[in-house]
Amino acid sequence: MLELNDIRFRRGELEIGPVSMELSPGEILSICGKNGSGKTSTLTAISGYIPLIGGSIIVDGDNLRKLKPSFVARKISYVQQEIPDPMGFTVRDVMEISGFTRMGGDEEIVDALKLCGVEKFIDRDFSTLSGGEKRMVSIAGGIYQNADYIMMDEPTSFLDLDKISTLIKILNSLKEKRKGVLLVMHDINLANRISDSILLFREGKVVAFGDKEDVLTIHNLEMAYNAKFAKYSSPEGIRFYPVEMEDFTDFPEEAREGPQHS
Ligand SMILES: Nc1ncnc2c1ncn2[C@@H]1O[C@H](COP(=O)(O)OP(=O)(O)OP(=O)(O)O)[C@@H](O)[C@H]1O
Repeated sequence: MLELNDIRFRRGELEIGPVSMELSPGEILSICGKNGSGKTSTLTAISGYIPLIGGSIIVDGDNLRKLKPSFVARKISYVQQEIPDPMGFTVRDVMEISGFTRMGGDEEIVDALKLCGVEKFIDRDFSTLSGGEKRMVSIAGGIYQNADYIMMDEPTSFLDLDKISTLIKILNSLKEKRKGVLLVMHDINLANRISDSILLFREGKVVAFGDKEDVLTIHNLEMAYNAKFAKYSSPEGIRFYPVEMEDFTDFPEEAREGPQHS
């Protein structure tokens, strides 16, 4: 299990925390909240680049800060939002660098690229790929690293709608392999669809953490985003959206729940 126990840290002007959460093997947890609320910084703090001013990060019983970097790389991989763009490296080179702690074979590199639908680029110069192709190769690199827990910051950025279903397939395959998956997600409806649990931030503070059904409520979303929210039942399940009172009356009475129109 990956546990954050009341961690606190500073990012520029913002003091983030105390943040507590637990991520089990085979679970998908999404961090949601407004821009600048501390989502990416939390992943960066877990990865060790921001010093903690309080609390602890425990991975499978060990204090993460006391583990050797090569061991940490076997425990946690991190697919960052900003995709590094090394010049003169092929996709295969990028994959080998991602998995440097494990020395897997070429077959495993190809398997990870295939899962992400980008195996045909294996010998291409990474810097010549499109944003979405780079994103998929970065995710493949995180998978190839074969850590027990994988963190992905906004994995859907740069992706077309059809690639979102590839991403869902990838996440399901990670669940089947009993990996713990920690995501930063802007789209709360997609987070609701793909996650087991949610950590919801507002200005560096936790609004709610737990099973998605308990966290994704109109009350919590209004607290986190400082906006009116409504929810309605769609064929894909419950969907939430920020709403102006005028918009809200367009929805049929029985499908809506949220601010009452007087
Ligand atoms: N390297 C940095 N130095 C100083 N301040 C930073 C740094 N990185 C982030 N911040 C600040 O820390 C706060 C939290 O940023 P963070 O990137 O964690 O937010 P976020 O919730 O991931 O936002 P977004 O949804 O926009 O990606 C913001 O106010 C941001 O300006």
